[in-house]
Amino acid sequence: MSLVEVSNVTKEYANGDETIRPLDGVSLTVEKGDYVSLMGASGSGKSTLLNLIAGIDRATSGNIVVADTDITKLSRGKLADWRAAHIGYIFQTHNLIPVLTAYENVELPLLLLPMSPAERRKRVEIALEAVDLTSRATHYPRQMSGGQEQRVGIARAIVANPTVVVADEPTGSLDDETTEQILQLLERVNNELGMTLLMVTHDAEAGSRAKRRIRLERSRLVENGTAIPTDPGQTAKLRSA
Ligand SMILES: Nc1ncnc2c1ncn2[C@@H]1O[C@H](COP(=O)(O)OP(=O)(O)OP(=O)(O)O)[C@@H](O)[C@H]1O
Repeated sequence: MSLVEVSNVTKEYANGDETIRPLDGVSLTVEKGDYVSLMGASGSGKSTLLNLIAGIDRATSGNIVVADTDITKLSRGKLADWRAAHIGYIFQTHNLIPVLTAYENVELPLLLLPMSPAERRKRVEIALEAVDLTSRATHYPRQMSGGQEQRVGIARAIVANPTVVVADEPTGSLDDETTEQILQLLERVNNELGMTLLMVTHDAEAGSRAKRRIRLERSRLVENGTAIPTDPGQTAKLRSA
């Protein structure tokens, strides 16, 4: 079984009398250790798909199984607990809490998990080390550059050793040089820490750095120019062919 199995998922939003359907029967499998970029026109539903896989939003129909749990079947409360344990989220504008230090921002997701203070400390130190910010642990976000803030955001996303790291436009507000640093860091997170990464991006260069590149076109998924079939069984057959 794949790490992530999105099967025949549709998402509709009501917009007055109109129904918007950014995802129409999409299926996707992601293996452990994959690095997948998700591209497509503005409004095509990239963030919607990311948020469904991250358990932030709910599908209108279809199933999403992540590490053997069908998250479409979880209650609201159970889904929140599941998210805390399994998903690391990297935002476009890092969303750090300004009154907390880098260390405290990274520690935050661990406070939602059952863990001893000693274990928490160890994990925060490892995550800050991974993004090369040990020397900035006591700094507040306002004392850091945009790139450093995003690195804290990445440390916060990986600190709980999540099943999947999702990133929504992680380089969207950075200059070219800082974008390159963040893309290299994401590659290390994938290659060296072995984390599974799903990244939404507008930036063709950023998207091309992923191991797999998927596009959302007219509410359907396309990989390497070929539509991904709605039936995930067909996808598996295609991938093993
Ligand atoms: N909560 C919501 N309520 C109503 N419509 C929504 C909601 N969230 C998203 N939409 C609509 O669904 C469609 C897909 O939105 P989504 O944000 O997933 O697209 P996107 O590809 O990530 O766009 P962008 O690249 O501009 O961020 C858009 O038409 C958007 O307006």
